[in-house]
Amino acid sequence: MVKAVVLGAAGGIGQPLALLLKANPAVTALGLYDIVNTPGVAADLSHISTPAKVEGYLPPDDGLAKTLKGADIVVIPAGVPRKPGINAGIVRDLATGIAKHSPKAFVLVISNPVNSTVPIVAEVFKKHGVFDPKRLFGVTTLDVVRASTFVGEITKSDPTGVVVPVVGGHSGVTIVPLLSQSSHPLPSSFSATDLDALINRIQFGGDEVVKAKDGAGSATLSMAYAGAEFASKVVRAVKGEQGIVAPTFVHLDAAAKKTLGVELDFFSAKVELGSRGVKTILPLGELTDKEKGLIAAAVPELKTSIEKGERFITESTQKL
Ligand SMILES: NC(=O)C1=CN([C@@H]2O[C@H](COP(=O)(O)OP(=O)(O)OC[C@H]3O[C@@H](n4cnc5c(N)ncnc54)[C@H](O)[C@@H]3O)[C@@H](O)[C@H]2O)C=CC1
Ligand SMILES: O=C([O-])CC(=O)C(=O)O
Repeated sequence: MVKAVVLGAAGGIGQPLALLLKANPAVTALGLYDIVNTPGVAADLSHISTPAKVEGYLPPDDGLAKTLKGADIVVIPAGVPRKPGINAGIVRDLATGIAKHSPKAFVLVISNPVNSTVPIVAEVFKKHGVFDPKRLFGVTTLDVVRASTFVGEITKSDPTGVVVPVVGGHSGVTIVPLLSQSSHPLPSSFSATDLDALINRIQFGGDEVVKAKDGAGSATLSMAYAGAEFASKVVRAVKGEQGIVAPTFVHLDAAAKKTLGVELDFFSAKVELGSRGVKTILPLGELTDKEKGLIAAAVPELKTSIEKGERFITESTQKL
């Protein structure tokens, strides 16, 4: 039995993500929460002939508590795209709800900026005494999905089989694709300029979509796919499947900092997932000088974003 919950379920990401979770036969219950439209989205999805029982709630009458009751996995795409500052409070309030109503759930944060919203969730959980770093994940899978797609195009391969680790964080230069570790090596004709262009395309893939949507938002469908992929990996690992590895933005303890060689509280690393969430944070592996330079460039921005998120909670006088 797996109950999955989507917070922000009526949004551009939330709706297709809820659809993909409803289509996942391992999901037996699906709870949907948003400040608008969730009863309609839930009614619509409930007609799909897969096992998950769907319920949708709005804020009145303890809707958040009802949605979260019994949740095993909570995915958060709530918020506003590309409006800095607003999502911090939204994520803080939803994290408070999770701390109170489903503190044992695996929590997957999609809401941007991931480099700050994940530390926000961690600080809220700490305040409530329920922080388990093994169960909190920032979803950076879209960067991995984009890297696979673009490398698939270049190497003329089916992108579903292309594996490219992407580490660091989820915004601009904090996104570090480890192309030297791609399952499908780049052709020998690929020049340094080509490599720079590919790295840039992966790091700023979000801008490509924002520009093409021309005022109608940011990536939603590819993000829903990526979010459902990562959620599915967590569910499979929790059910006992071994050897599932995915990059995700997680909390680093002293040992993990040493393994990765970064002095940061959070980092997107290759993580082996297990029945209790994070099983092992894997080393970065052999890096080219170029990749070492990309990591060095990512660290200061990551540090600032992480500290910003942490301070948003620790220096806030508001009662949670
Ligand atoms: N991690 C990643 O790779 C990516 C993250 N994102 C981020 O995901 C977030 C959502 O993006 P979209 O779905 O396109 O936005 P959207 O505006 O289409 O949907 C957001 C939904 O959140 C809901 N919401 C707002 N406040 C809420 C609250 N307090 N409680 C529950 N629901 C609430 C809204 O009503 C709306 O339905 C944004 O922050 C965006 O930047 C987007 C793409 C990729
Ligand atoms: O760029 C954005 O605003 C949304 C996002 O995180 C992405 O597409 O990777």
